[in-house]
Amino acid sequence: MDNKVLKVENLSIAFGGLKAVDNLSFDIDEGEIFGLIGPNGAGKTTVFNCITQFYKPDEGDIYFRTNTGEVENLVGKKTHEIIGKGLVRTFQNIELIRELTVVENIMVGAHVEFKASLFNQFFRLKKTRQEESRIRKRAEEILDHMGLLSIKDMLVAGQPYGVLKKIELARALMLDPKLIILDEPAAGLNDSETLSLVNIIKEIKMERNCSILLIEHDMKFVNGLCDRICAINFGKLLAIGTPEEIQGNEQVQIAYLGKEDD
Ligand SMILES: Nc1ncnc2c1ncn2[C@@H]1O[C@H](COP(=O)(O)OP(=O)(O)OP(=O)(O)O)[C@@H](O)[C@H]1O
Repeated sequence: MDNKVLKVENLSIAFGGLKAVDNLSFDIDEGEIFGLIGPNGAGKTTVFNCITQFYKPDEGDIYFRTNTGEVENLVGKKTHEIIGKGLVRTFQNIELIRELTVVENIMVGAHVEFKASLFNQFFRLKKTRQEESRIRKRAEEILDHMGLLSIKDMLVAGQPYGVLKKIELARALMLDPKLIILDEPAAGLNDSETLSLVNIIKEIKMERNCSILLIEHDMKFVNGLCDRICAINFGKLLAIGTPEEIQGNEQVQIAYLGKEDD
């Protein structure tokens, strides 16, 4: 695991007779932006769900270098336990609390364990003023970094989609993650929002010793951002390589880009 933050080994999971992920292995370097691509139904989301242990894999191991530097197998661990070890994810459907302000949503991120109890955690937090002010300061620093400080006291409800995506990412950063998993971060964004997100993700990589694993259909986004890409189809590995290598890979072109139809 030298220089690796995540090592997925021989991962398999089936639903009924369908092998959604089939003996898949890949690893992610510390500080790397790593993309997982594949056609619809290829198994990408299932891989994410296995890494976060939302699904229990049938076979395989998932080694993770935690925020204390130890390497642990995540298989069998609870999802909230994994978050505490420095692995956080964002969702395709943004999961923010619309009735709270931007900064309050970020502050909640410091205490995310179960989505269902976010409200409870937030209000309990208010009792400990000192802790609250430390967390608020940190939340504001992160918002400042993302160019969102001016809207910190506005409600999340009504914010443009691109801003919501940034807020969700800012919330993930509150946990000082070693690895952030992004589920289709560019989906629904216009060109300038996408560009802004690309720059933010690059900054996170540069400044935080943090790795990023993302699923994305927008190939321009993936190619412009990722250090390496893993392409899968029918749950199986097709190829791992740099964006150039993946673009030039015939198997990938046939499976993912539909080149055989050209
Ligand atoms: N909980 C589940 N129960 C049954 N089948 C599932 C479940 N989750 C995923 N699958 C199946 O596993 C396969 C892989 O699905 P998955 O959602 O991981 O693909 P994907 O690559 O993320 O697709 P997309 O790009 O469309 O989001 C699909 O055939 C899907 O129908």
